[in-house]
Amino acid sequence: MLLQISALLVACVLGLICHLYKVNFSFWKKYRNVPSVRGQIFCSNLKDIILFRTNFGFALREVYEDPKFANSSVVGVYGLYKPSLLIRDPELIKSILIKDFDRFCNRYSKPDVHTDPIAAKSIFFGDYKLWKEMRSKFSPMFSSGKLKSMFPLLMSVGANMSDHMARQGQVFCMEVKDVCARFTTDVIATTIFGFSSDSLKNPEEKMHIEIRKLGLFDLQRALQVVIIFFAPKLVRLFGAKLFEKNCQEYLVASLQQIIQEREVGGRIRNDLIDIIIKLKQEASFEGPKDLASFMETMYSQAIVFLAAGYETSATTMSFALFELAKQPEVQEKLRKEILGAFKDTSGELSYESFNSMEYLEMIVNETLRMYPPVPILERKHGKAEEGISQPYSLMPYCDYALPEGMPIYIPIFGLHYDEKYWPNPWQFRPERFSSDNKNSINPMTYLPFGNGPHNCVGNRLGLMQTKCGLMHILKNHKVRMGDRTMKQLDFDPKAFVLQLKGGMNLEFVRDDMCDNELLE
Ligand code: HEM
Repeated sequence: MLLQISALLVACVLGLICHLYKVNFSFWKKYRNVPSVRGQIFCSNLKDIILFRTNFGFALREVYEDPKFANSSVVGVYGLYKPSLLIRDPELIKSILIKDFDRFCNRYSKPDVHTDPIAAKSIFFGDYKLWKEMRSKFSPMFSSGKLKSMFPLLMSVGANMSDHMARQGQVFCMEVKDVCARFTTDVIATTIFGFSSDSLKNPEEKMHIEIRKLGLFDLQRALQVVIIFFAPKLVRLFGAKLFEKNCQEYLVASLQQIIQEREVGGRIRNDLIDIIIKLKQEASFEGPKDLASFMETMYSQAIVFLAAGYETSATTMSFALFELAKQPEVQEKLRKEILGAFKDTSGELSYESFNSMEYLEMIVNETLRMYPPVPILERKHGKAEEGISQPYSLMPYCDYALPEGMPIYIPIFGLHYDEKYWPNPWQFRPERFSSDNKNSINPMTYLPFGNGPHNCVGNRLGLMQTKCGLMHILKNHKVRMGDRTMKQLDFDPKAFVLQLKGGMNLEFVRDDMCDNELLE
């Protein structure tokens, strides 16, 4: 009996695979006008994907760079099982992200609102109506005025970073991704949660450990993320969740406690907690269930801000340090600029002089070109129930009309290395972003923060914390390649964002440039 059931199950699975290949993976063959890849799962070698030897971001870059498609505006590809479209042409990218946003206002990825409400109700994944409401309520948190008021908080976390560096001795090797992540976790914790911490001094701090789990991708989490992003219809079946259960519970409980303390104490801190309390006061609730659902939506935003906010900037900081270690002359020029900014303000760096460090900004921009932490953007063509009744014609780019619900992918990684837009793309050249050059950059070929109404809402905080962290590391230290520095970067295909396998070890030499000069 058992044998018969097993045989039936195997036959069903095989039948399903055959059906998938017949129906789904032959989809693009029907449309001769659309250049397309061969029908294979993930448009790459299935074995490599299942064994996590590559991931979708890297696979799409290969498709983008395939000489066969060099003159194509679009390429028909396949997600896990779904026919999808890769967009190569910058003008068409502009139409999708900005001009025709009303047709592409949702992402294809989707957690399940019943089993994973904290992820599903977030500004990142929420459907248009919820997204619009959350975006308008929380965007003011990143206004120029708010960023200016956050600056002293960042500088105080930066001072912890300088102290941490000073404690390490004269010459030392450091795993920079970990240190940078501790720095950005503290920044996000203080600016968003209103929770001051020094995880550089106290790495065992519970809050820090739990927040860091948001950026960890073990095999189980990697699989769940793949399902949420590429097979959202299967999310419920597999019970895929974006965040690890204990971590999510801990963060929700902490938020409840912080909000309660703030409500009782009445302290104003100009952070996300203040916004949540204000929204709660302004809203009216039909009962405890309504209030609980509202608060769930608020916790959802806070946790997504945490997840989106610390890992991306820490990654950018560590790749910037890697490039600076390789190019001592670029590093020297940057360190002189940092010294100049501190000297001009007698050591008490102001927000204005911080923002006037042009070379630092150029270095961060170039780092984000070479190492975009999020390697692809994704959207979904609208559905009939969302009011989209007509297919979306791709003319004059391609004689094809997008059907409802089709996933769209924009290969940031591919665009950032395209020689057409970036001569010698493998070279780290901050000058590409100098005031003379940056105006000639087509914004649709440089998308580290996405673009359009769904772009990264925290982009300016991301840049500010990346620059602040680098400044505090380099103020009194030089960075260089050490014996333990990997010569060839080895990216972790399990991570949905750009991450290195085994971190990044770099060597630091203390030289007290800033402190000595300021004492003179
Ligand atoms: C270097 C740092 C960062 C990078 C490279 C980055 C990159 C991105 C990218 C590529 C997207 C998708 C945009 C799109 O689909 O068009 C995104 C979305 C988002 N990011 Fe960031 N991010 C960074 C920092 C931050 C920070 C500091 C926060 C908040 C504290 C944040 C919060 C978000 C949120 C909430 C979204 C979803 C926005 C929406 O869908 O409306 N990010 N980010």
